[in-house]
Amino acid sequence: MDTHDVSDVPEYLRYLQVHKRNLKKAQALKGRPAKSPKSKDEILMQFMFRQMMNTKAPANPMNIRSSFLPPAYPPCHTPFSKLRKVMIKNLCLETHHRERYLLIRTVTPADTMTAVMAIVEDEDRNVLMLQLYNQELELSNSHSLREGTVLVVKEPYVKVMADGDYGIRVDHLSDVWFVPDFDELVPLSWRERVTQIDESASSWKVKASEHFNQGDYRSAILCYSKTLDSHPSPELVVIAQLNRALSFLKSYRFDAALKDVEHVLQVSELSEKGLFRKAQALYQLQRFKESCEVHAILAEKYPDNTQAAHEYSRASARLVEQDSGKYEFRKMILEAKKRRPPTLDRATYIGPVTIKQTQSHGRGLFTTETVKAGDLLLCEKAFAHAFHDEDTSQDLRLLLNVDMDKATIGTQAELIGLITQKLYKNPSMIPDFVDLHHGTYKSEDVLEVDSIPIVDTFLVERIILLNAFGCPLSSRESHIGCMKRDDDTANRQFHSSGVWSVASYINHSCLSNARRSFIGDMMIVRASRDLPPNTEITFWYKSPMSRDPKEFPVNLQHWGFKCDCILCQETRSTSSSVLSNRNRISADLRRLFKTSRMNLREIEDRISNLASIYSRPASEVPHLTLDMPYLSLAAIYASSRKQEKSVEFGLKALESLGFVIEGGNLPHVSNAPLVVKKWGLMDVGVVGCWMILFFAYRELAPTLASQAEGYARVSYKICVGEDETFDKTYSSLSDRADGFLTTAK
Ligand SMILES: C[S@@+](CC[C@H](N)C(=O)[O-])C[C@H]1O[C@@H](n2cnc3c(N)ncnc32)[C@H](O)[C@@H]1O
Repeated sequence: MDTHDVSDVPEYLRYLQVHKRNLKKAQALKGRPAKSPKSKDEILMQFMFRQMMNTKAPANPMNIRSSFLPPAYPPCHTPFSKLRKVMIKNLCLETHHRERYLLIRTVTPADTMTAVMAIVEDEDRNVLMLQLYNQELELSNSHSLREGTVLVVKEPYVKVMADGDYGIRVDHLSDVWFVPDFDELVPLSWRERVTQIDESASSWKVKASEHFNQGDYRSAILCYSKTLDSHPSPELVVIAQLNRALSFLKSYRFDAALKDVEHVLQVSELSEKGLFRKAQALYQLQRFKESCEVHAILAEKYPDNTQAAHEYSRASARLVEQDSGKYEFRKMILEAKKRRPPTLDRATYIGPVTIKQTQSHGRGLFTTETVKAGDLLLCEKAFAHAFHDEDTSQDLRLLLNVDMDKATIGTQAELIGLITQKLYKNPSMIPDFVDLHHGTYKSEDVLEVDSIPIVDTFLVERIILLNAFGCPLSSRESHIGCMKRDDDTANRQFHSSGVWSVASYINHSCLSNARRSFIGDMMIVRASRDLPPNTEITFWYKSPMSRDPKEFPVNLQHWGFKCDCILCQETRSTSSSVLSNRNRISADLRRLFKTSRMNLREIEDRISNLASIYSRPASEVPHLTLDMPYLSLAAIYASSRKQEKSVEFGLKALESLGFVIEGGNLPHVSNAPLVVKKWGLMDVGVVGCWMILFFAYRELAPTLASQAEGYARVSYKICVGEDETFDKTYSSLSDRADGFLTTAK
């Protein structure tokens, strides 16, 4: 949804085809020995040279870094005790060596490109390239993949890489295990220390603290675990668990941190550190109510703990947001502008909605009570958000998926890494995440093996493909951009992307009744119409509002369905001659609006001609070719101060979008108010349209002016998520007919 899909762009399509051909050629080598024709020295030298030159991935049409997803394969589900060791010399190309494991160690430093790569050797000293995908964050610090790191790769898969060399490719996080120096699996000849180390619990604790102080939390956790396994005193158990909990918190493993502090609190109910770390873990798991409950105990028992008091107020603020949906939106916009990435410390609010089964398109989101246009349905924090800063020269990534014939530019590859890591580190989140729609992809229902969580990278990828949203830094910023450039907002494609789990249950309809907007990593969903209880909420996966008639009905093949809303039905049942007549007049109108000496008479004639081709009223089936021409006319008449005409065409623009409005026509004889009886499709131009009406009514029917402005505010709120910034974006002081402030930023 609004991601930059380039699967149909010829140059990328060709690139995808080249990859598929390479894959086919590589698969023809399946089963051949994975022994490289190059000597060990050559492989090492080539790797070091490449690292020195920092060579990028093969060039593609736009010189964007490309990542390539191989055909999906499952992670290893076999317990380690049942795997048998295999040596490099026995590996075969393009083969998943099921029920085998490889014991290797790195003999070069790591190089990070689209994967973390290093040359590895086995005990026979044979070498191969190793490529670890989705591990970047984990391995980006200097502690993790230094030379000499010992690893186990479960069920290794050797592939022929793009340059013809061979490499072990690991896509699933649980398929690689970083073996600590002290583990008995490490051959003696590979051990760093030959001297016997002191195996007492206290010496392990000393080692753990050293690692912790160096920021090497992975090693610290291993040594605290050794402390706990080495018959520690009861006091040392508590210390090791508290410290390990802190190391878990520092490495984003909140489930494990919580487990440790809960053990501590069983022994020492009022441990200050135990309570504090528990409150922190709960906060990070977004369990704000429980976090506040723990903070309340801390505040009572340790009133001098200022850090805890600060964290208590933070957790309380989240709880208010979570329960009430009250947010400081203006502050959030400022924060999103400043922070990189624009990750906001805010809670998710789930409004009057619930997930239910629909009759024909899986699960959907439904209202639980009556809501009004503009009401907040959701304000959701992203499960994961990958930001691309358009203002910097940060690399863009092209993700090629040969299974699905898909090519996307943006941050989807990064999103796969972020999500697999988050789930791997916090397995309590796996069940809800993997329940998201994943089409026909089948994965095994195994949550953990050897107490290690199993996350199927390809399942995550498929969920991202069908549920991720492309997003701007903020919808207000994108709204301003569209208004300034007079863009076609229908073709929005963003390079930043994210997954919002509850919003993922919202199905598509061209005749949608809700709209999403973004501030940083928060998605805001508001009703765009008045809705009775038990109504299915829908928004656009792709907007039907394109100015290009060929773009309608919208192509939703990516998600595997055709929309059957009344708009799409009407288009399908209309004869091709009528459709081409509509398109021809629309094209004429676009041309007429562009001429320097516009003939408004002629334009009006063409518009009525176009309107007459529709057989059903716009209140039933919106007339999507008419809103822009009407709106343009309204703005032109407003600029030449022909206010009656601007009201006439402003109202027609709204009516063509399906609005039913009472009390707006001129002359305004009665005292009847301006009422929207039925809301229509909410496009960006609707805000300006209401402002045109506001200006005109101010002169001709003053009692209606504030009502029109009120509708402009609600429309703005639906489009950008909030109305706190309305007055900084639209104003009666603007020199534009639609009140938009060209100085807005
Ligand atoms: C993001 S998910 C939406 C939630 C999904 N219905 C579920 O059960 O989890 C997208 C998928 O929902 C289905 N879907 C969404 N809108 C639809 C529509 N208007 N008609 C039919 N299927 C639709 C398609 O299968 C699509 O790939």
